[in-house]
Amino acid sequence: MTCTYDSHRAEVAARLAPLLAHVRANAAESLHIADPELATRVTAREITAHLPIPAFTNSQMDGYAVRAVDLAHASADHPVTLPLGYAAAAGDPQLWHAPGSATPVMTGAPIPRGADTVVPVELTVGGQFPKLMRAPRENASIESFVEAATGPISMVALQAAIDAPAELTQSTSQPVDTATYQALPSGSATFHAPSPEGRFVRKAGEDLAAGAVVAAAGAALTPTMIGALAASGITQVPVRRRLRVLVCSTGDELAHPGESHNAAHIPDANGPMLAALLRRYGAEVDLTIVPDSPRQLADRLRVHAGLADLIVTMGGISAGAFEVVRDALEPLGGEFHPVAMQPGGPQGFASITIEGVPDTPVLCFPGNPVSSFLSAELFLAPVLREFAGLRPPAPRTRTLAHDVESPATKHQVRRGLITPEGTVRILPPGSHFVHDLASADVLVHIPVGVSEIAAGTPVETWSFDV
Ligand SMILES: Nc1nc2c(c(=O)[nH]1)N[C@H]1C(S)=C(S)[C@@H](COP(=O)(O)OP(=O)(O)OC[C@H]3O[C@@H](n4cnc5c(N)ncnc54)[C@H](O)[C@@H]3O)O[C@H]1N2
Ligand code: MOO
Repeated sequence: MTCTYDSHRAEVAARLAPLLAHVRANAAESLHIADPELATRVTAREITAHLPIPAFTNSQMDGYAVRAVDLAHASADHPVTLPLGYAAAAGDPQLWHAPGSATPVMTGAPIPRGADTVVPVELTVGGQFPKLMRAPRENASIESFVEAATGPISMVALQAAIDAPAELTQSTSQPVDTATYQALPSGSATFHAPSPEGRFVRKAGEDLAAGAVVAAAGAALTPTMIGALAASGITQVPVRRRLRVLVCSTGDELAHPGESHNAAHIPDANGPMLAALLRRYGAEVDLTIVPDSPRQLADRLRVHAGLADLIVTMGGISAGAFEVVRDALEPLGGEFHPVAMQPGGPQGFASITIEGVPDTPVLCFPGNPVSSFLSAELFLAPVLREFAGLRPPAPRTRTLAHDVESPATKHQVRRGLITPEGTVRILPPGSHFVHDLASADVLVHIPVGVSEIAAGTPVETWSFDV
């Protein structure tokens, strides 16, 4: 029975569904957030934020944190000058803010308690910071800080300010008292406009609240998703393990890489090509080459069945007298049928059963290199992409640079080059043109029933340069 391109694609997905469900349900690993592997994985379950994003309320600008009320009447004619508090940079602990003062804050520094708006430094008179005094860090002693200070410092007021910031900020309606002024470094900033409450203040959790979902189950760990997870305080990421695929090239004509070969031998092109493709889609791949011996092939597949989730064979399935894959797998229940497509016409399925492990599905692809590649790209890759949380490719419409003919009984998948004018030039159809495949930019599907397409006709082109 001949299948259609669409029905075969659906059947591959249906046959692999139980395997994917099993791996989804059973096989989670944990990777560190900085692990280079992470970017090729998918979350194993929903992940919620440990920290809010932003982690704390902080300044969006280098400038002065103030109370909006203190600048409510500032104007060009009536500028308001406020004494400076200690300066805070990103990484400093949160400071207290004395009402009626201006606290220099750098981008990313915590908004000091009691301040509610930030004025960028360039919007103040003079446009630049004067010499600032940075607040003592948690690990710096008050004494060393005082030694470095130039302004009049009251040790008692400074210590009180550091020990009891809440008390100071709660009295926001109170004028600055003498002791507090004594604790402030010297200097002032002059403002000529009001600054509305909340301006240039990045609120804790305004991007994402703590406990909220950062990543759904099955989400691709894209660079941006890794960034969001890191920002939300996640250090270990639960990920699905990779699908393990055995890629098996078959044929007496195949030489192992590096092996000397006689005139009848060819290098194994399909194995490395499919391994590279499937790895791009997140699979862990083992390669093997088996000669045209059905017994050896059956033995090899049984050995790997416990280790691999999926086996892909190439070659040995068409109408020849010595079809190793057919001969090995038909006795084990393998089914082989033609698909009305070109390349990729001969296709097969099998399943290897060994005790104690779930059955291992086998996809049997034809041996011609373009046929093997397109079988993997068009039938297996959609399933792997979905498992890896990757987006399916989207087509782009371009016009044909020339007339194209196609057998009306077959769904043809042609390789195309994009011309400098943006049209598409179709390459020859032969399924042995592996170099043409490597130089192609796009695939063009010509469905069953179409035997000719005229130059200038718009066609869908599919990028496959994964
Ligand atoms: N009488 C018929 N002959 C063929 C038919 C048909 O319908 N009737 N179909 C043709 C089509 S279409 C294809 S595709 C091939 C598929 O044949 P197999 O899957 O049995 O593949 P092989 O015969 O083993 O190999 C085909 C071709 O590809 C080369 N090959 C195989 N493996 C590799 C590899 N790993 N690296 C590089 N090249 C490889 C192999 O040497 C052959 O030249 O059958 C047609 N014949
Ligand atoms: O259909 Mo075969 O896969 O052309 O070469």
